[in-house]
Amino acid sequence: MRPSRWPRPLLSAQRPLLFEPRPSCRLPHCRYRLNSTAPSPVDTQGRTVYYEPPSTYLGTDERIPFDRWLQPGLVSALRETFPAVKYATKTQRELFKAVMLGQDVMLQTPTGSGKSFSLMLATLSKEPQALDAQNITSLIIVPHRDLAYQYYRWIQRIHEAIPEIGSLDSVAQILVRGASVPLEDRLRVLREEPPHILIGTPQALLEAYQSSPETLMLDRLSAVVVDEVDYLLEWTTQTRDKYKRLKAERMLRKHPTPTRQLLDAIYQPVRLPLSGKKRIKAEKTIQPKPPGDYRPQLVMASATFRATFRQSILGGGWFREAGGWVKIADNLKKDKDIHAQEDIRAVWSLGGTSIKHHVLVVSETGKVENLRAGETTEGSPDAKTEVRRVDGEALKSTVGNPKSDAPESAEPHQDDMDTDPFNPHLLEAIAEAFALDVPRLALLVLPASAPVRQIIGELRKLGVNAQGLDVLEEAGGGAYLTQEAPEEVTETPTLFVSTLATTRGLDLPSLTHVFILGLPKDRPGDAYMHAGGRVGRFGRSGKVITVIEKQCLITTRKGEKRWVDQANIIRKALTQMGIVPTKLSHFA
Ligand SMILES: Nc1ncnc2c1ncn2[C@@H]1O[C@H](COP(=O)(O)OP(=O)(O)OP(=O)(O)O)[C@@H](O)[C@H]1O
Repeated sequence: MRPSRWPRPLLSAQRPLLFEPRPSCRLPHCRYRLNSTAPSPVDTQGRTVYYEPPSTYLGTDERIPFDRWLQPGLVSALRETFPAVKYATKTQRELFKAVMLGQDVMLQTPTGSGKSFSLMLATLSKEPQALDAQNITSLIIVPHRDLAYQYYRWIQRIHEAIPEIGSLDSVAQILVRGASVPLEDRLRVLREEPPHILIGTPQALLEAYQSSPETLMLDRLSAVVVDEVDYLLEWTTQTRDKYKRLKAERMLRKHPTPTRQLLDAIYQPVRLPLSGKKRIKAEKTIQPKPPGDYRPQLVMASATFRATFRQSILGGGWFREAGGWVKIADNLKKDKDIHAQEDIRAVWSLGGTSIKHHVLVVSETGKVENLRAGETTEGSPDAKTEVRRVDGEALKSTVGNPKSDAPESAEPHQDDMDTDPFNPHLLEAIAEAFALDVPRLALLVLPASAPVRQIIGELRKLGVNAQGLDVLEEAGGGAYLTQEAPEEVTETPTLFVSTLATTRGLDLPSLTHVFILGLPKDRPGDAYMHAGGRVGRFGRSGKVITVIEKQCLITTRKGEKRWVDQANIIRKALTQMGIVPTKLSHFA
């Protein structure tokens, strides 16, 4: 492991690393000189751009010590292994306190503000139910394998400083699908040495539970943590249409996701029939669980933990009754007082003191232009009209209607809006922006269904050092999980390629750029925040560059072909998030 060279001096005294001149663009057809930029380290809004955290950044104005709520041994190991982590943030302090007091928690702070890190510390500090028992103390459920390994790597690093607490297997183990060790062998290790913390993906945990319920000892857990919860639990949106809502709730009950099944197995909630006479009868007969009944503490976390989602999951029956759980968030308003439009503002979900946002619009002929706020794109006679039939007849759409109440309607609802990831012009635009702007490490987030390997191949043909993101491999990202400061601008920067499903929650501190290819279909605002949130972590800055096709042909669920003006859709989505895209130099 490379020794950390962070914190580094404040960048204002010198040119930011990002803007180091580089000899030439590696793309054969590229017409730009790389060293022609030399922009100031101040962004368009006059804020200083930090590509490494300023040494003064603590995440809080207060100097909050870690040792008030965490175990002293852990605090000294933290000091030794993460010297940059000096003080806790206010929300971290609240979380530690709640976990140690055994309260249920809903945690929402922006991306990169230290949620997962503090959950790791809190669970390490959490005591088991019975001190002499051989139990798993905490279960951490995460959406994908790489996030499980990130938790594991953090714990491994801390464990190196305090090996006397026991073997690493007794401190933490991982249960994910597709691991090289077969499930049976993983279960055997779990039985022989139950870890203090078990980290796993819902599918793998459910498989393990179904094949050997006694191994997981779900009834003896002290705490259950669900990270990136709004990705793992589906929910019903607030709709005035009672029948639609009931239908959606029935579907949830009929087809529960693995996370829902696990939570049901742990908490065994009493669920009343959804409606009708049976419900009225059940309401009269079912007794609430006695207050003394044991249940593990439940912590759910996400940067996009919307008020509507919180309200919906309270109906899941996993949380303690009102008053038994706490909300820890920057927005401490009561959920009922949070307006939908306020809830989707980037300020509540997207971290970073100074992330810059750019949108590159690529025409059919390959012309690349910056999208500028407040402009209607050429060929779109009416900014309110985003969807046009192939025959040219304009259709009014309520996409991104800022007057609408529901947060979901603030985001484009399209039928099947697929950006063609193989569109050579899009890939060329990414390759060009990458070659011109990225000093060492960037991430490309593809639509969920995109063939990652083929796109890596295409990008390599364009001269980009593209790699699949796989933190199990050092070269695939593993080395970057704990690398807090890069040494220098490299001659061959790396572009990791992944999809949103496998990047949520990941912390690659030296990442400076995120490229997003196309608009995600499902809740694009949240997807944008999670993809963009891979930069600007804990005081750092970064750039989010979205690359879209100017006009995109979609197939609706009814099978009709329609042209979609993606530029207007993304402009409105950004406006509602409170994000102002700025010009990326080098492009018109
Ligand atoms: N108190 C602290 N002081 C300094 N650095 C911290 C502190 N807490 C966390 N960090 C660092 O901040 C970075 C981001 O942490 P983490 O991944 O936990 O954020 P997050 O809020 O979970 O992000 P996301 O919402 O994207 O999952 C990590 O590199 C971590 O080491």
